[in-house]
Amino acid sequence: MAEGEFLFSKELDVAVRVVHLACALCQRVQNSLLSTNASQVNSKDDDSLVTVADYSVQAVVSQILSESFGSQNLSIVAEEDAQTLSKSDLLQAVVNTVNESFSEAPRFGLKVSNIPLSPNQVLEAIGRCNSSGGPKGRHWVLDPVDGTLGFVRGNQYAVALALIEEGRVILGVLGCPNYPVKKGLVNHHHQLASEMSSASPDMWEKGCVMKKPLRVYSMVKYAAIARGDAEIYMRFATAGYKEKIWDHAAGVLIVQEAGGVVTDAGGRPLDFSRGVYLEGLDRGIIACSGAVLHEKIIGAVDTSWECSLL
Ligand SMILES: Nc1ncnc2c1ncn2[C@@H]1O[C@H](COP(=O)(O)OS(=O)(=O)O)[C@@H](OP(=O)(O)O)[C@H]1O
Ligand SMILES: [Mg+2]
Ligand SMILES: [Mg+2]
Ligand SMILES: [Mg+2]
Repeated sequence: MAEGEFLFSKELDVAVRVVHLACALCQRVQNSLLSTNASQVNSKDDDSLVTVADYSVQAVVSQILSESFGSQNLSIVAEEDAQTLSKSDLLQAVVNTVNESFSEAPRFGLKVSNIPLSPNQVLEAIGRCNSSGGPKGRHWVLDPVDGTLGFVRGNQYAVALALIEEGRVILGVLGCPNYPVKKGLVNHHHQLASEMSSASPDMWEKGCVMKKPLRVYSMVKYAAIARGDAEIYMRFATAGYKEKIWDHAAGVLIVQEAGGVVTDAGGRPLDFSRGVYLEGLDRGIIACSGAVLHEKIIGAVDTSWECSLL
């Protein structure tokens, strides 16, 4: 999905294809993770999880973007770090997974030369994504696996790729391999609503049933709003945690293009122009399916915030 589709049609085409390829890779790794005891998961310094899929997707996307747009002026901001992988027991599995993925790239309309990549070349591809973004020029933003915890548990996760130009997100692709195609099935909570819609208007125009909260890992939360499976996503991180741009760029654009509104709790747009972090965020993030609802939620958050500080 892109604003100015004509200007960025090549970028959009490559982004969609590479996210498809990455999703196929993730599905294979998730299946093998759930069916074998082989260790494919590590903990990082911050105690969060990282898997063969996180590293492999970052290498694949980096390599394909380099081949498509040249590595010279390519800037990629992404989550994973090559140095950590170089010291990990996951390296060989990552190299195998990356090369396996490249061998099926033509099926996704993508070309990769000089394969298979050696371990050093894989590390180089991952390490190339060490840009810190900023207000000038073009930056690709990648979260290779968002919601790694959900991924490891066989649950929801997303591959998120966005393009920022002059500080604005202009393109976002969100691959959600476990998201049900059939509307509503993401948490089965729509069953009641669909039963109600076949009843007479008298039955359903009055009163309301408060829906159960939708509990999903990762940026799939933004996808659920864009798809009409949820209306509100509020995210207030624990004190001291700074939100990173790759956790939001693609999802925010997709919600906006579906007619939703995403701001911080002060009603200001998220600022993707200040490096790796969403600097200046007022309290937290509020994503809504529409403008009227958004305005009411901002008001309600303000009111309850003031009360809670009394
Ligand atoms: N303390 C804290 N507070 C808020 N957010 C944090 C925190 N720590 C990590 N992260 C980032 O959140 C990403 C996953 O978000 P979710 O809310 O979907 O969490 S989870 O998937 O249920 O674990 C997760 O993204 P991935 O690492 O890509 O899974 C993290 O970047
Ligand atoms: Mg992570
Ligand atoms: Mg993430
Ligand atoms: Mg991630």
